[in-house]
Amino acid sequence: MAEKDINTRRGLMLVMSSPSGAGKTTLTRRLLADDTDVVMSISATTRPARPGEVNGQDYYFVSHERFHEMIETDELLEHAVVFDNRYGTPRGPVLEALQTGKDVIFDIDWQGTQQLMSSSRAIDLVRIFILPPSISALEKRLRTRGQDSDETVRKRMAKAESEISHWAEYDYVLVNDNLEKTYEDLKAIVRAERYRRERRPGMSIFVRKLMEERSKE
Ligand SMILES: Nc1nc2c(ncn2[C@@H]2O[C@H](COP(=O)(O)OP(=O)(O)O)[C@@H](O)[C@H]2O)c(=O)[nH]1
Ligand SMILES: Nc1ncnc2c1ncn2[C@@H]1O[C@H](COP(=O)(O)OP(=O)(O)O)[C@@H](O)[C@H]1O
Repeated sequence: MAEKDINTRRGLMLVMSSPSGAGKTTLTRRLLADDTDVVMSISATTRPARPGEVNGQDYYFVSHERFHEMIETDELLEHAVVFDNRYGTPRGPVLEALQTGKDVIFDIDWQGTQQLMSSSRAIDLVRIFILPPSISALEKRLRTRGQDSDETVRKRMAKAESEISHWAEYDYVLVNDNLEKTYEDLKAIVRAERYRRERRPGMSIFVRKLMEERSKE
């Protein structure tokens, strides 16, 4: 049997959540750069772009009116309010990517994760939670990222505790102290999850052929 058939598998929905500043974006970008089988789900948001952020690449930056329209026309797979802004996952690109066997990575909060759990096939989801090594490290990271005002940093820190309280709703928890180690752990999770039996429809055909071969001996 051709290699391709054995290796055919369903795409993963890789969900990454963390308190703001723990390192989701950094880890996600690295994985996307290294692994061509992974594509990003680009969210729509009403939050203004930060310096350096590109529309259509980091987010689709949309008006409140357009966001409302996206909800009304059922264009979003999930949506939530975070830090006074609206965020949502456009449905079309995700379904398209999964159908072509790509893994899709989502940088979404716990509310979105819960919605994906009920609206998608639970078996497709791999939920990963990123924790900072300490609260002081989290604050330092938010400040050194240097893209948010003091007030925004304060808001994000105030929200950290409630985000962290959802850690037990995830399949994997990584403490992002050493970035290299965390990234290696993330890659190991993705690699192992791709081998799960439920995600490998081609395998049953392969095994049947193995058995047929055996019975011919
Ligand atoms: N539910 C949901 N949350 C999202 C979505 N996009 C981003 N978020 C979450 O919104 C929060 C704020 O994101 P952002 O403003 O980019 O700041 P960040 O925390 O520094 O990444 C983060 O917890 C993201 O995971 C989305 O499409 N849906
Ligand atoms: N392990 C780490 N050690 C030190 N700094 C880190 C680590 N991981 C990420 N950072 C830095 O922390 C800041 C916040 O990371 P980011 O990926 O933007 O977090 P999030 O997407 O979770 O808000 C960035 O400046 C990033 O370079």
